[in-house]
Amino acid sequence: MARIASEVMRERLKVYFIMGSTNCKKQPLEVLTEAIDGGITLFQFREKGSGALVGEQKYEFARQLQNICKKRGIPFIVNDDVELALALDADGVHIGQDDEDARIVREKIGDKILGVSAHNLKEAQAAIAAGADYIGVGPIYPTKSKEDAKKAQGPEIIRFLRGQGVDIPLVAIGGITAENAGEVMNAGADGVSVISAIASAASPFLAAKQLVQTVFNND
Ligand SMILES: Cc1ncc(COP(=O)(O)OP(=O)(O)O)c(N)n1
Ligand SMILES: Cc1ncsc1CCOP(=O)(O)O
Ligand SMILES: [Mg+2]
Repeated sequence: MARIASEVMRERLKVYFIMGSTNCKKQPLEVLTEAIDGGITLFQFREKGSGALVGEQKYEFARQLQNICKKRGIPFIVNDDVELALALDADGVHIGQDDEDARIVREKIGDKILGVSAHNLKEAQAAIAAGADYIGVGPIYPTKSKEDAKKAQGPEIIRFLRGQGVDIPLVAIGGITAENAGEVMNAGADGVSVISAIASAASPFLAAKQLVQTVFNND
């Protein structure tokens, strides 16, 4: 297996849904199925926060979500937990600045997809040097889905990074909805990454579909 080509990565990042059991209003397997029906292009399993599953229960839940993704051809990325990603033979891992070092994670996961969070130019350049396949930049807008989120920087951070020559696949995250996704794409993002816009929606199917329409019509 070779590393993912950056043009393929860019397509996959378009509507990147992130979810764990604590984010969902409905049954999580149903939420993921609806989101896929609505057209999401990538999925990240992020099981954290108060009440999150651990151990065997976390593994079993992840496996069920992964099976849904596999059947529908949606790559399955694991947040933070590199050992879980390896145990499941997931498609990739997403890590942040407070997680395991990106260079070490790259060594551990071989050619699997590696996503790294960046909040500024220095972190973005370090992520690229460490072998990231994409960077996640945010929060762009205020978010209630991450307890320790940094201050929102607005779409300007994306425009700034692009202006500085950062051309790696880049996904924006934090407070993104169908209403503001257009301005995030216009700032230079390859895609948008969301938790609550889909996981907390009365209809995850319709919420995903709206995001998909906005992002793809912006091309
Ligand atoms: C696509 C994407 N971008 C950023 C993050 C945030 O990662 P991190 O900073 O490690 O925070 P946690 O998600 O682990 O709380 C992400 N998960 N996905
Ligand atoms: C994981 C993460 N990293 C930065 S903001 C955020 C939470 C995004 O969730 P939401 O889409 O509900 O704002
Ligand atoms: Mg993390």
